[in-house]
Parts: sequence; C-alpha cells; structure tokens
Amino acid sequence: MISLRSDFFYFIQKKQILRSGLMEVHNVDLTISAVAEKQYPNTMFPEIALVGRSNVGKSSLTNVLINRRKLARTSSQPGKTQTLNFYNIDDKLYFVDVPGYGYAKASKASREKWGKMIETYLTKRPQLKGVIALVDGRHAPTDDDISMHDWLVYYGIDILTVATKMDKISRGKWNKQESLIRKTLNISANELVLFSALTKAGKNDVWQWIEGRM
Ligand SMILES: Nc1nc2c(ncn2[C@@H]2O[C@H](COP(=O)(O)OP(=O)(O)OP(=O)(O)O)[C@@H](O)[C@H]2O)c(=O)[nH]1
Ligand SMILES: [Mg+2]
Repeated sequence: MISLRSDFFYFIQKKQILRSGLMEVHNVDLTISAVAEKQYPNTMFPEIALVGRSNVGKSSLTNVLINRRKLARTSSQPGKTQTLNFYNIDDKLYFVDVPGYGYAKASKASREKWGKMIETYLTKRPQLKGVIALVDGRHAPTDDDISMHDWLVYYGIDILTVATKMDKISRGKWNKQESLIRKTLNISANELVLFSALTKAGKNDVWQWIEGRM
C-alpha cells in the first residue's frame, strides 16, 4: 500500500516537473520586429501568435508567460505595436506579438497594411502552430473579435481564446462571463482560458495549451 502511494506521488511530481519545462523560461529576446515576410526568422522553431484588439493585453500576457516585467512593451497608447514582434523563448519557440486590430483612430491605409501583413503571416507560415486570441473578459466579444475568430477557424488555425483583465470583475461574475464568451464565439470550455496579467490567473492553462502544440 505504502509503496503504491509513494509511486503515485512520484508520478504526480514528475508530471508536474515535465509540465513546467517551458514555463521555466530562462532566455528570452526580441529577435526581430518585422514588417515584411523576408524579415521573419529563418528558424524552424514552432511559433505561437497573439492576436486581439488594441489594448486588450497581448504584450501583458506575453510578459506574464515569460516571467518578465517589461520585455514586451505594454502601453497606455492603443495601437502602439505596429510590427510583428518575434520573441525567442529559450531557442525552443517564438511568441509572435501581432499588432492589435480595431483601433478606431487608425487610418484606412494603415488598416489595409495591417490586414495584409497579418494575412500573410497567419496563412503562409508553416512554423505557426497556434494562435492565442485575446478578448476583454469584462465584455462580450466585439464584432471585430468575432470576425477574427471566424477568420482563424476558416483557415483551420488552432485557437485558444484568452479572456483577459479578469481581475477587473468579481469572481462571482466569472461563470456568467465565461458562458457569454463561449456562446458568442461558439467555443467549448477547453478552448477558453480566463486570465489576469495582474494575478496571473490562467497562466498555467495557457502554457499547457502551448506545450500541447509543440
Ligand atoms: N488590470 C489589468 N490590466 C491589464 C491586464 N492586461 C493588460 N492590462 C493593461 O491594459 C493596457 C494595455 O495592455 P497591453 O498589454 O499593452 O495591450 P496590447 O494588446 O499589447 O496593446 P497594443 O500593443 O496597443 O495592441 C496596459 O495599461 C496594461 O497594463 C490585466 O489582465 N489586468
Ligand atoms: Mg502590445
């Protein structure tokens, strides 16, 4: 009996160590801020892209995942990130921080430029293993969020939806928000993570999804 129990605990411990392999990120650097395809890194590391409207918290999520305070620049100015930022994670994987959509003040020309850049990257990049699509957890997904989601589904891209800024609503409202988001995007429970960059809630679930794609 005793030996069985300790084997069981050993197994659980081992599993946790294995699972945290990538979560213990050591070396991270911004390899390139790309505006054109020819600038994308020529490595074959798997890539995970982060998409979502301006100011939703993409850079903040990246920073939490890699345990850095300020590697990915966060800003109070929406629409600041205008390039595809490739973050090399321990020479194993890239996070690709994609400029936010739905920035009202963006010009038509810059929106078109954005659209082309994103489309090229998301549809032609064999290294891309999945997309983390962020939505503001306080509200129902916007029309832009729904279009982005449908577009990703259409292209057969693996999606994890992350509802962010959950610290801004009380725990008692989480379940209701969760079903609202799931219903609006037509996704199942395992395709959605409720997240906060402040409390780091959801961080492990996001990592688990990423590791499942590598
Ligand atoms: N309370 C709270 N604030 C957050 C959270 N995530 C992001 N923020 C804040 O929201 C603002 C925007 O965050 P960013 O991470 O820069 O958003 P982004 O999606 O990268 O924005 P762009 O690069 O402009 O598209 C910043 O002031 C962050 O501090 C969160 O989970 N909780
Ligand atoms: Mg950003």
